[in-house]
Amino acid sequence: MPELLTLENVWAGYGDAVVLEDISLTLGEGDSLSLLGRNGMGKTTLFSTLMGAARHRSGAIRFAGRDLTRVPAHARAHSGLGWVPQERDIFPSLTVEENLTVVATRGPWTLQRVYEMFPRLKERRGNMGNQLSGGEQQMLAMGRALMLNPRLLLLDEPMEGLAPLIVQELMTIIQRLTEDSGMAIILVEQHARQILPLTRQALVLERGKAVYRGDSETLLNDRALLDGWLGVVAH
Ligand SMILES: Nc1ncnc2c1ncn2[C@@H]1O[C@H](COP(=O)(O)OP(=O)(O)OP(=O)(O)O)[C@@H](O)[C@H]1O
Repeated sequence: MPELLTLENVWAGYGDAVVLEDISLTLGEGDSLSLLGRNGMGKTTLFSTLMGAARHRSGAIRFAGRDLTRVPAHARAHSGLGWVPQERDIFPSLTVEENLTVVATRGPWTLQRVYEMFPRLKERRGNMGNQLSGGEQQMLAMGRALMLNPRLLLLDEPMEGLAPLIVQELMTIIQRLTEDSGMAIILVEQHARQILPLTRQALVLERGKAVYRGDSETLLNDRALLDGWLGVVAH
């Protein structure tokens, strides 16, 4: 698997506050990683650091062969990073189809392929962003990130607050994306047991430090590790 993203001893935070301490990880092309940890442990800050929204203090970040810290924040989405933030941030006064086409870039993810992955979005193509249910908004946010044809997709708690049936639908979609899209994925979720089977690697953050870095399966099968770091959210 050729290397796509490498972090070496990265420290980052906001202003003078340090949130992430000495984080290292390596992700290959098409690879997948569960980013786990209880609330406030630094998961979103890791995404913000990659997107240039948090303050990178030290350590190397290489993405697709480039020093990412030298790429301005506004250019990172077009350098191959697709971010689906927790707030979803879809355009409320554009239709579903406009939300998708407004960001489209050339590549394997076309409107047609996104509609194949999310048939609900096709059904709702003429609806405004603000007329969608929470699950549909999540699908739209994911579809919009795919239209950027990223090499790495960052998903921040995509299942949060959604009804069990929609969660199931999204899990199936995420599984298809991790298994055969060729795109790398980092997935933040509270429910470790649900998402670990979908990814190859896992990283657990505890107060901004990595306390587990290894394969997902080992973590999934180690109840003591899961309970120790993730407590009730592991279930
Ligand atoms: N914009 C910000 N400015 C200053 N501090 C922040 C900012 N965003 C987050 N923090 C702080 O950084 C720490 C880590 O927060 P972060 O959102 O990365 O955690 P998280 O693991 O993603 O948690 P959650 O599951 O609640 O989203 C917290 O102490 C939080 O208060």
